[in-house]
Amino acid sequence: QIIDLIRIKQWSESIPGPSLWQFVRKSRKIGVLDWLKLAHKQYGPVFRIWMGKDLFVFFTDPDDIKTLLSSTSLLHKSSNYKQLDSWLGEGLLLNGGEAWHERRKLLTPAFHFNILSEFKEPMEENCQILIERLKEKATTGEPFDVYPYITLFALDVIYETAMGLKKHAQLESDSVYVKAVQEICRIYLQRNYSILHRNNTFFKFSKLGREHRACVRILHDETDRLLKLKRKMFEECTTDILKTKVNLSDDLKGKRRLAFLDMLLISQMEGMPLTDKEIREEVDTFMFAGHDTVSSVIAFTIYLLSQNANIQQQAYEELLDAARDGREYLPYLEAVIKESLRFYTVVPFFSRQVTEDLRVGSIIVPKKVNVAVFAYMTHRDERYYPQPEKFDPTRFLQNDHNSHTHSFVPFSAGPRNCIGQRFAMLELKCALSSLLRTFEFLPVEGFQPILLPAIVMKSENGVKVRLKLRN
Ligand code: HEM
Repeated sequence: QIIDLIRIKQWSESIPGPSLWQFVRKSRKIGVLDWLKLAHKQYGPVFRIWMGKDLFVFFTDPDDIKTLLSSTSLLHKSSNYKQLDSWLGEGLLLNGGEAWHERRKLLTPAFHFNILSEFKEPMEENCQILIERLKEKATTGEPFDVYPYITLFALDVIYETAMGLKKHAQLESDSVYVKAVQEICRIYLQRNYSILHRNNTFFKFSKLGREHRACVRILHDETDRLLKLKRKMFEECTTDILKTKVNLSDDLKGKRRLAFLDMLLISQMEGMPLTDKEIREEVDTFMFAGHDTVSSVIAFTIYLLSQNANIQQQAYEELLDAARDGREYLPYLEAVIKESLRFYTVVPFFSRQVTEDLRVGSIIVPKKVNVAVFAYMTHRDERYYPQPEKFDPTRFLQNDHNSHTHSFVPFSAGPRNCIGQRFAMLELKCALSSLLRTFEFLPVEGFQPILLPAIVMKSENGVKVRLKLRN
């Protein structure tokens, strides 16, 4: 291990980057995202950061991103993901190698194109609840933070579609679950940039460590409760199915929608060696990955539309035209969503651990180094996005626009891309079109989100808008 460390330390000197102390001091002062942006400006498209004993090399050039994300040998997540272990265990997001591959194969049919449209109804139903809750805000027209409303909506959607149960978090006054997820993300961010807290023993006995354990307990208790309930319902119902000798696997092939949890329970009943713990890890992973990301995108898109009245109007008019012509295809709204995913890349960076020496461009990255895709900056590459700080959905409408296969990677790409990408796009279109049809989003004077890359990008000061009910 020491020899590896010395070897990596020597190699790291060939890559530009700050010292650990410079990084910690400056990122504390200006925030991690701004610091990374500055580092990109100062050191160029490839730069390195030491986080404790772990070396991270950040890449932003689409050619390099293509090499990294297409690689079939780069399937293990980087060391910093380990901090999520006690919560998400060996679920799909954190798992690596052959175990990951088996799970991915098992879970992919749950997001098959053919059954996606079946998710629309629960998405629309939950959106109606959201609209009713927001109408209250529209009557006063006062500025408010829209994010908490959206996140409960997204939680209800993932509960119902992935778990096959209704949660109605939107109708509860306060969701303990959502709060615990947000706390864990905050702790993760704080821990990642604190030399002391990166040490497991120190973290374990620190206040932050205790807070972390309390959050994990809340989240695991909720999943256990849900699993117990689901298993009971499921056993009652599958005994009937089994009696009629229907082949359960047929259902998996898309004859009717099965919540993803149903698939896991069926696999277990049909002899797939998934333990209860493994099922819980997948449930936790999907609950987190499926609601936290979508919440941020919807909230940021509402904010961006509130700031860009012309774009909002155009998206609204497209909805009216589509309703008149009875068509579902909404190219402008889709472009708005893509531009929002570019502008506020909600997973701003994600990383892997190199397990065998890897050539990326002219660099050979040695094994045990962590490589990070800094998608937020790739999405600001002026060669592909002129005036990158301008919110301009037409970029995604022009067929001739100067693009690169890997200049737009909000969902990652390649074998470890986002399994829920199509599901997310459906939910985004469904929610944003319903909200746009009902409300006009108005700006709040002087408000600007302060970006916080807490695994998923959030806004430290909320996402403030005003609403006006449309006629
Ligand atoms: C706009 C919303 C979303 C965005 C921007 C997004 C983005 C991403 C990104 C960038 C990754 C790769 C992370 C990494 O390599 O560390 C990822 C992975 C993943 N996402 Fe999403 N995601 C979204 C929605 C969803 C939804 C709705 C679900 C589930 C229903 C989901 C489930 C997952 C899972 C399970 C993985 C791990 C896949 C694997 O490693 O095989 N995501 N997502």
